[in-house]
Amino acid sequence: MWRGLWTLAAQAARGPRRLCTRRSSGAPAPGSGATIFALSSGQGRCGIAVIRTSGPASGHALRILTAPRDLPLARHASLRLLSDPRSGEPLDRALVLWFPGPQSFTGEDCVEFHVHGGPAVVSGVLQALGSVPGLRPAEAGEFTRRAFANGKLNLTEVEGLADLIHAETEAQRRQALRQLDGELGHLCRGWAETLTKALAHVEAYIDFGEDDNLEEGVLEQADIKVRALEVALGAHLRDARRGQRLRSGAHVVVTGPPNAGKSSLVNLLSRKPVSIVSPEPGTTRDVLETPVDLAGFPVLLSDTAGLREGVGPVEQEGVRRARERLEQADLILAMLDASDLASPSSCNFLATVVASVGAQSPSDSSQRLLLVLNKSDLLSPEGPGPGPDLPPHLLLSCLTGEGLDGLLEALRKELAAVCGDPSTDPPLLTRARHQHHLQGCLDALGHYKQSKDLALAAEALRVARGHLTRLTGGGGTEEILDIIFRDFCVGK
Ligand SMILES: Nc1nc2c(ncn2[C@@H]2O[C@H](COP(=O)(O)OP(=O)(O)OP(=O)(O)O)[C@@H](O)[C@H]2O)c(=O)[nH]1
Ligand SMILES: [K+]
Ligand SMILES: [Mg+2]
Repeated sequence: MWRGLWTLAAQAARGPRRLCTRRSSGAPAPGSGATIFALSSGQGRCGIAVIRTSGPASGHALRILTAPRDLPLARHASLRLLSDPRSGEPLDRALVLWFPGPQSFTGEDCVEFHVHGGPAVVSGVLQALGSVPGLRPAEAGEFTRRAFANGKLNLTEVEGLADLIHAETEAQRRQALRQLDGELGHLCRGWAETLTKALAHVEAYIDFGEDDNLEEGVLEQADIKVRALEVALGAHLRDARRGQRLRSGAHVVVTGPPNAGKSSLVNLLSRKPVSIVSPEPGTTRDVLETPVDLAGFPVLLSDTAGLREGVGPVEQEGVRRARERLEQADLILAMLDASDLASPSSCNFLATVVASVGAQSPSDSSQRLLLVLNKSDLLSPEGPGPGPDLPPHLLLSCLTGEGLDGLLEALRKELAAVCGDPSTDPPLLTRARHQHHLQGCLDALGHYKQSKDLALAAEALRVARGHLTRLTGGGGTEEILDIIFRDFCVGK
């Protein structure tokens, strides 16, 4: 019987494996369509600019632009004179690289021209390429789209590549590289294979029933696989927001009573004068938001009005906005003046904001809080510390910079918890799309467990597997592809 079962498993397994040779995206099939070209390095004056082509006429274009006219050795840099095929006018002396398909980024024949980066050279070479029959300028993301169409990258890898191009912080770069390396796709394929096996068990039971000499407990084995998968999916979904924060920035909000030094800290962390600092309490009114790289993590840092009651309408509106922003924070930087802890505003702040966030257990709260006591320079060195009854805190002086290293280290730990740490954590879900498909898969597994009818149970497993397949780009609709490739620039 096992042979029958494994034949079924093998048949079903062919579904997800087809992912690797996907051609269903509507993008041009390999070898067909136009040959595209574009400047792939940045715009503007630079030492070297890279212009590349992809498509069947690449080799022809290389031959008619260069002298000598023979194709260089594949994947070896060769120095060639480039000239305009129409006028014969020399354009540049450049390094050229020939990547015959399928061993190229797009899977098609590709050429790279590494030319001198002056605007006249670049536009001369682009115009010369445009004059070659069969060549046209590439659209945004078209090289990557061809790579996807030719099975060189799956969809999560394409997203990783887009993120890598846009990565601004170290943690974002690490995360994007891991996704480009296929970690998330690999995980999904593993899960899809588990479902394929579970499906094979259920289908075997449907086909052969109890009477046949079917291996005992096939359905139980399917149930065990589904339960294990539910646990794994649940764990990833619980962490889902972390990957999205890593991609688009965690919200860090600085709050505290007036004059604690909130704006001083924001300016210190962002290394630029974002907010006005003054000895006058109530200086900051609006929420001031600035993107910063904090300890390698992308952060949207917000300065807010000092929290106090009984003030004029304008400042009151500032306090309302501050509280509103506080609710959206992933991480709260709660700041007090270390030399003013006994004041009513400090006590009130500790009793309300600090105590209420601190009281939540870390598991049911997505908000975290760091308590910072500023102006440590005003404490007398011999005197007692800031007070025994305070929750855990850090001492800082924005004036002298003392305690800043400790604060940055504490921030790194907190942000790793808020965003996920791409150096150690399992693959993160960086997009709402990932979350949507994993949730869809989990819901379908719920239907599987509830179905009394085996045919419906098998269908639920197919739906669940379909979600995992679509996550890596199998059966992807044009609409989703358009959204993803929109993130790319021309030349990528
Ligand atoms: N001695 C000392 N003074 C500081 C320190 N940090 C800030 N200050 C001073 O404290 C005053 C208030 O600083 P701000 O940064 O404007 O404080 P804030 O919390 O943003 O104030 P509001 O926006 O009015 O709520 C300014 O005069 C700062 O120069 C510090 O570490 N030590
Ligand atoms: K102030
Ligand atoms: Mg301020």
